[in-house]
Amino acid sequence: MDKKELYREAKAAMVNAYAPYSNFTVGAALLTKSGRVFTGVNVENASFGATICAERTACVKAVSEGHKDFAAIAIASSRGGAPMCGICRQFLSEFAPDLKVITGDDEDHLIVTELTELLPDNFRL
Ligand SMILES: O=c1ccn([C@H]2C[C@H](O)[C@@H](CO)O2)c(=O)[nH]1
Repeated sequence: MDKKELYREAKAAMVNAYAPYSNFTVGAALLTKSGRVFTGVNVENASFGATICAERTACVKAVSEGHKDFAAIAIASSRGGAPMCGICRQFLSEFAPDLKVITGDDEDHLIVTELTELLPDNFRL
């Protein structure tokens, strides 16, 4: 699966985002090293702090089904590219500090970075 395909999966997932408070919908597609894709969306809550981001939704789905080796994540949002919030950077670095992060306004203008660049000094126990 190439970066465009993964981004398309993230974008397609966005339709299920639940974002009545921000109206900012996000879709994520997390690729495992074995080639499986887990998608996720942001799920907001009237108690705003209870909101979960698309990236963590995808990660929690994957880990719950026994997948913890991740190669890449693609992120799409209703405003185009989304750089991934700090909580999600830390959350994903638990499993894949060298994760590739793909985002952009459309599939022909994708930006690929690494989580090590986005979060150079992750917290570990
Ligand atoms: O990386 C991010 C940043 C924000 N959001 C969601 C959370 C909330 O529903 C909305 C506005 O912050 O966007 C994500 O899903 N991923």
